[in-house]
Amino acid sequence: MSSQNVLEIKHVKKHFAVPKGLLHAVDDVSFSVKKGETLGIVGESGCGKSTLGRVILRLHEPTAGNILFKDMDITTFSKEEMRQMRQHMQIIFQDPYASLNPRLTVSQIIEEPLTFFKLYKTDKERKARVAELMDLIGLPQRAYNAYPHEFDGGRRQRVVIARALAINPDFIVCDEPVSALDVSVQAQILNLMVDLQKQLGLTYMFISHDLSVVKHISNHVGVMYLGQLIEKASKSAFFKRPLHPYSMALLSAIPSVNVKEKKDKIILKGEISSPINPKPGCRFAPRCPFVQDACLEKDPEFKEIEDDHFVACHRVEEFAQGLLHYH
Ligand SMILES: Nc1ncnc2c1ncn2[C@@H]1O[C@H](COP(=O)(O)OP(=O)(O)OP(=O)(O)O)[C@@H](O)[C@H]1O
Repeated sequence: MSSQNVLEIKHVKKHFAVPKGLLHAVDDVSFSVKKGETLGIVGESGCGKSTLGRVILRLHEPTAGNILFKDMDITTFSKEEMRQMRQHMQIIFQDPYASLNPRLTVSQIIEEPLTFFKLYKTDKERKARVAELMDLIGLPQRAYNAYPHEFDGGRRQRVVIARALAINPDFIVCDEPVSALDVSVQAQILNLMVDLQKQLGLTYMFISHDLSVVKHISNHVGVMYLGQLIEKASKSAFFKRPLHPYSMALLSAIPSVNVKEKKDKIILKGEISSPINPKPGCRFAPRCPFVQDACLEKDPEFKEIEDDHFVACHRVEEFAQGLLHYH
């Protein structure tokens, strides 16, 4: 058993029945995350990032596949067992305005999960834990009795983080936690999350459509395209040498500070396929300039092409050997 893995998911699918057929929101995704890592998941809107995050916590039931949390297959857990499990796995959503109850004060919000999981015997112990958490996330004690609407987005997101951390989870799915915030506040929240990770030994799966944010916070990067994970690698390998043509296009779109490294932005032509009843073959094929017959016939295997570098592309060996390039 690979007990270093906090999370391991195997061939996970989530299909939604829609009027025109089956929408493959997550389609055969496998990966693992080790303790203390941050796996950043990037991809365009609608590629299945949020659905994947929710399926991992079983907020959506997976259509197929296995989800192992610390080597326990949680897909077999009952609803009650899963509720208890959420003490160890938490999720933080994008919109701190929507995810906080406006009728509760900040301290009541942070206290709620402590009461739910009955973690402290006395009122005094619980209150002391709330004070400790407010300190941890940098909120002054005088904010105790404030209501969320009195706070700006950054402070609200701090409250959301404190609430998620209250019960000492090991693993947190962070679903676009800074996307609704001003850029200056984004960096503060990201830095806070990194500090907390170091202090508390947390493991994150960090979902974002913004590759610069993922670059800032992650040590591993996964790219999704139309429900599938098409590349996963360490951050350094990914940013140095992406091996999937879609990842290359994504990377070319982030501005480089280094003028010498300046690359041309790759403009992808062609239509994004529909996630409803997808045809066999690579989902990226209709937009891929390197497409061949095999790409239209068969799903590419998601395979380890170099140590810890996984890619789903029929032509990955040619990319790895430097035989194929854009432009
Ligand atoms: N409850 C649902 N019923 C039907 N289809 C759904 C449902 N939830 C999501 N989808 C579809 O699943 C696909 C993936 O959506 P998802 O929200 O996971 O993508 P995303 O990458 O997180 O996008 P965004 O960044 O815009 O949130 C989309 O086509 C979406 O329309």
